[in-house]
Amino acid sequence: MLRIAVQSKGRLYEDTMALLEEADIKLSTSKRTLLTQSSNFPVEVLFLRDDDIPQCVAGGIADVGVVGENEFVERAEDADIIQRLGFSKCRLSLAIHKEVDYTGLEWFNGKKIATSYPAILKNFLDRNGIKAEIHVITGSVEIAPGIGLADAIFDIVSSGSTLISNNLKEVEVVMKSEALLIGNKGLSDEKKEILKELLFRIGAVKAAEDKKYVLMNVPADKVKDIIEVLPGIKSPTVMPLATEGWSSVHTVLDEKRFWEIIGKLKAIGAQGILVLPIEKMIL
Ligand SMILES: Nc1ncnc2c1ncn2[C@@H]1O[C@H](COP(=O)(O)OP(=O)(O)OP(=O)(O)O)[C@@H](O)[C@H]1O
Ligand SMILES: O=P(O)(O)OC[C@H]1O[C@H](OP(=O)(O)OP(=O)(O)O)[C@H](O)[C@@H]1O
Ligand SMILES: [Mg+2]
Repeated sequence: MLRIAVQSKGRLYEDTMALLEEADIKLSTSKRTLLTQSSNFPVEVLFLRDDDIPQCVAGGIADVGVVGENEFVERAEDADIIQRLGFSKCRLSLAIHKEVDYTGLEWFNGKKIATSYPAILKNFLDRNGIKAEIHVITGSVEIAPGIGLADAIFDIVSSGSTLISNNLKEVEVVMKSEALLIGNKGLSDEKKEILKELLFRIGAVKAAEDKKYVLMNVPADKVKDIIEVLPGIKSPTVMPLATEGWSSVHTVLDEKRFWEIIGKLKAIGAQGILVLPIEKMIL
């Protein structure tokens, strides 16, 4: 049995549970459950505050865990990064009052900075030779300058709207962060085998994430032109239709290039284009 630590509620919870579900790992959860076993895969999920996940994985209370890179770096616990998961993307930045004239990093000399990430901030300030006072608060960091608690903040920024609504501006990006799958350094061979299967499934889900399955009808004499604009995984599938002179072409398209390619397909003469989501992809 592999034990996975997952944030009990908050920004990481939903995407982590969705990933496990897409990997066909069935879990029954209710609000008060703190530990739950899967009914169809040898894993159990332990629900924790995200702050506690690095320590639990490093200490072997959990075998693996999903945690923000910011939290993992801040805690400096001895665990391995197994995989970057690509969700909960954000950055840790320094921000100051929007009307202050920012002159560069030296501005922070002698200032007081409020943050929930003192270790990362201290490391950054030391590396840059800045002497500032660090004031630790665990939440509502953005309010600190407005109530006279600090001159600046160091916190998570994503869209930037929290900064704007608190009259702050981002002046330095210190690190980028995303959700990580971290693992204990001393996993048994048996647990490594389960982890390998879990990673295989996660890989298949991730590979399919930005892809679409596309089917279209094409006049037989245009099939060659159509194939030229299709960047499928291998070559597309071409099948004759019941109506003579027409073929059906099936392929996989990258979502990012989707509209550009569909436009070209239509111009060449493709009709009845169907676009389907792909659940999993094993390459
Ligand atoms: N606005 C955001 N956009 C994207 N990712 C974010 C955002 N805010 C936080 N995150 C990421 O999600 C993680 C969890 O954020 P959350 O706000 O749920 O933490 P928390 O309040 O410390 O939760 P907990 O109660 O578990 O301690 C953060 O450590 C960060 O990696
Ligand atoms: O740049 P933005 O898109 O505004 O996101 C940044 C905000 O998101 C997070 O807080 P969250 O909304 O999770 O609330 P919390 O402070 O209660 O954790 C983070 O602590 C920032 O305050
Ligand atoms: Mg937390």
